[in-house]
Amino acid sequence: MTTVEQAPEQGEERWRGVAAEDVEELDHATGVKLQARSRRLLGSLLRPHARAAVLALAIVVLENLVTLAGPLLIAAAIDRGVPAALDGRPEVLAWCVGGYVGVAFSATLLRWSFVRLTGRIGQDLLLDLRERIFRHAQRLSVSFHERYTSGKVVSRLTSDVDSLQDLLEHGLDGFFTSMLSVVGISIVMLTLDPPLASVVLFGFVPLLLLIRWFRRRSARAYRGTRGAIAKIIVQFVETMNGIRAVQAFRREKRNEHIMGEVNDRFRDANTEAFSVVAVFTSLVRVIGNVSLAVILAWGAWRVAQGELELGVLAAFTLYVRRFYDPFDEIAMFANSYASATAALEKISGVLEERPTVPEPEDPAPLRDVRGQVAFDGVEFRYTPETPVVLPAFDLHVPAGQTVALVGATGAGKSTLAKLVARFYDPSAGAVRLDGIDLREVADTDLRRAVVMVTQENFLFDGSVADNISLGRPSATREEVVSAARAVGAHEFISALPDGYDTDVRKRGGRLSAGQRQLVAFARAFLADPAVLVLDEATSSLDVPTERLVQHALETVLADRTAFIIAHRLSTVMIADRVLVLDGGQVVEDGSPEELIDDRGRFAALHTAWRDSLA
Ligand SMILES: Nc1ncnc2c1ncn2[C@@H]1O[C@H](COP(=O)(O)OP(=O)(O)OP(=O)(O)O)[C@@H](O)[C@H]1O
Repeated sequence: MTTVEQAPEQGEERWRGVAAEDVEELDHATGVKLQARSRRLLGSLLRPHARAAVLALAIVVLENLVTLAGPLLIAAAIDRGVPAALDGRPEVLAWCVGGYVGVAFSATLLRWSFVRLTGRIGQDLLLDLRERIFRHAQRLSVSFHERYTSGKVVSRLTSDVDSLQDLLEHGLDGFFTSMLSVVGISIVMLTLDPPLASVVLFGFVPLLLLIRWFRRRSARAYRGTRGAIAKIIVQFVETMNGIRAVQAFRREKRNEHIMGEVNDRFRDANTEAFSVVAVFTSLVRVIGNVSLAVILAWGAWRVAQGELELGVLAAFTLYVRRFYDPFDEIAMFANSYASATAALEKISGVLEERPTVPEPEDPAPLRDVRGQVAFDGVEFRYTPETPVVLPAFDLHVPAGQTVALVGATGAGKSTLAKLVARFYDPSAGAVRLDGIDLREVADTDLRRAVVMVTQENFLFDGSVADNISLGRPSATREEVVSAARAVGAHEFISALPDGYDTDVRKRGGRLSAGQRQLVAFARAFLADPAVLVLDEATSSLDVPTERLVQHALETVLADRTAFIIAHRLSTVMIADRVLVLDGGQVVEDGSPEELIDDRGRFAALHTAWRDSLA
């Protein structure tokens, strides 16, 4: 499959993956599809915990049944226990009190086990989700990350997972307890006194309408909050990642302005969500208080008529309170539910994204790689919307050849290099290694055979040795040291405070540009790939370091095929072959000496380079 073939089909597929993420108003059909997708994700997360979840449900049902018995025991104590005690038979009252204590104790025990169990399920589920997001995001193709930015991935992994956590930890518990108590209380009230119960149940009609209104409004508000918090995180991560440029170009004020705007949007979206809760909870109170007033008035009148026992009226007033109180809880649940579904919608979008450079299902075996690379009729564009970068590219590079890529900026050098390392797949044609289409090569084989050293010489937090052994994680310390020796990095590493165990700090901040390059070369040397793709750093080095790096480069290039995006004359001159690119096409191809004799573009470039050094 190719990048272009992978593009979403127009129309019905437009909601797939992260496509609908920033759409403010979703059409109904898309909304339904996204909800179904979120439910599928939640279902797959819950499935391994199905038994525990059923047990938790059983516990919460039992707890509610037990709690319901409380007011009934009070009613029995007032109507039966007290008169019996006055008659000299205190045991009835003692039974009621004893029963009440028993109920309270069991309810506590059940609550304890429920919270423990749901806490465990919730944490396991969140762990699983965080792992899935990280694993998946890490495997998604470079082209996805170029579009999506790291800030968004961070917000999926943090704030979106947090809102699901909030739902699992507080929302679900509150919701189940509340629903059960509403249902349970309705049944008890109907059994105790149907006429009074019907007053409460009548209040249900406006309540249901209110709930419907609330759900719709809060879902919309929370979709807004998820989008807004993601923007805050994106802004934050990007500012901090580019902090040097931010300070160098005095971009602080502008960034503060942008941050202020997205922050305002987040506050507004949240304020809207809370104002919906405010309206909802107050109206529920009004309905509850009106019902209570009617019950008190009508109930008292019926007690006076001798139609109703006083204890029943007392129990009823307690039940009515308990009946309406959970609606606050339900409102909070609906809020966390809306927030969590909006989060799930976004997370499931990322999880649904398929790599644009997928692993082959049935990979071709790649053994004893020689390192012959071929571009056969390759056409390439980054996205279906952007122009073609390589229109029709054919190139055959025999094993062991060092190819220097030169050309003006935007000529397509990096693109060519990225295709060799399969960061992208061609839109048409094929890139082959030893005659095998890269799309048929298993990822691990490919990464072993082709290594790319980028300009940034990315070093990870950790020791120098860790960073070198990234090239071959199974390497021993001796092998790491001998790789460093081979590229001439051993001397400076040994001079560091802790030698090979020195922490390079964030992104290798402790090392100089030249040192970082040498570590990157040692890493590539240790990896010993058949094909090396190297984007030479543009930053200029001082003369001794440059010499050191040049020498290291020759060592690294020996006995393997190499593509170098060359920025230094000295590098180009050690190449076997120079390709001059222009507009995604090879305009000159030959050894450096031949091209200089040809007096073409390379010759001019060579003269300019030489003059700049003079
Ligand atoms: N991720 C991308 N998405 C879309 N277009 C891109 C992307 N990367 C590069 N391009 C475009 O592809 C063309 C070739 O870019 P490429 O980076 O290969 O040039 P280059 O020769 O390596 O340039 P430089 O010397 O400046 O690094 C340019 O027109 C560029 O705008």
